[in-house]
Amino acid sequence: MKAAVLVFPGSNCDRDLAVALTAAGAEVAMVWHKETSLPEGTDLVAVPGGFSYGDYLRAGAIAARSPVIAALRDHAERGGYVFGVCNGFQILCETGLLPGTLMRNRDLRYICRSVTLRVGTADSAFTSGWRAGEKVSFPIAHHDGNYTAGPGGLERLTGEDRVAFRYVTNPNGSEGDVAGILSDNRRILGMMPHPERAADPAQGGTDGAALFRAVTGVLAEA
Ligand SMILES: NC(=O)CC[C@H](N)C(=O)O
Repeated sequence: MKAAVLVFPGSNCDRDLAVALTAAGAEVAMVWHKETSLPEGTDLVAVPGGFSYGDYLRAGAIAARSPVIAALRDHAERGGYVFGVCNGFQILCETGLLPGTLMRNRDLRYICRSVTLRVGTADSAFTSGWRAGEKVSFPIAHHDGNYTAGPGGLERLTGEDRVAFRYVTNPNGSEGDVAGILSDNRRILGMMPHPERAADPAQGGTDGAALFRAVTGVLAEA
């Protein structure tokens, strides 16, 4: 199964994501944002966390206009899998591949700590290793994690069972305690918490490994 990790100026979780994907059995290529195509046979595009373009304008807004985004869009439109973490989630919202916006945290502070999440749905390649309602613990590290889906958006996401993760204790004001969402075809996941920072015992937690195992397993069989 082949994964491409996009790298933007200011990405800082790209290596972590590559390590977690590799440990789960993926063959990983790093793809600089100036590229206009993805490696042949890419199954999954992973958009990493960090501070692309210093979060200027609005987190993810400038990266969403990078050359590689046209190739990402083509991949998604062909039904390809995409996974965005933190700044990657912000970028996916800014491209319109996922609905909604990530605004400044409710308390206007950067938050860096582990949080407990509830798995919202097991019905996706990413979350199929869990049962809905199960609790997992991942680190968060962001100042713009306050998700809003816009008018009627949360009702739609909830009604279509597209909330992938919810915060047990809401750290940032996110609407409906949303920590991660799926696209309407369930093949794109965006989430603010970092499963790649909880994927090895040396990181202090391994809950995230189940996500990488699940998605690489599904795609290896596809
Ligand atoms: N670790 C991350 O990707 C978080 C950075 C992000 N741009 C923010 O809201 O702070």
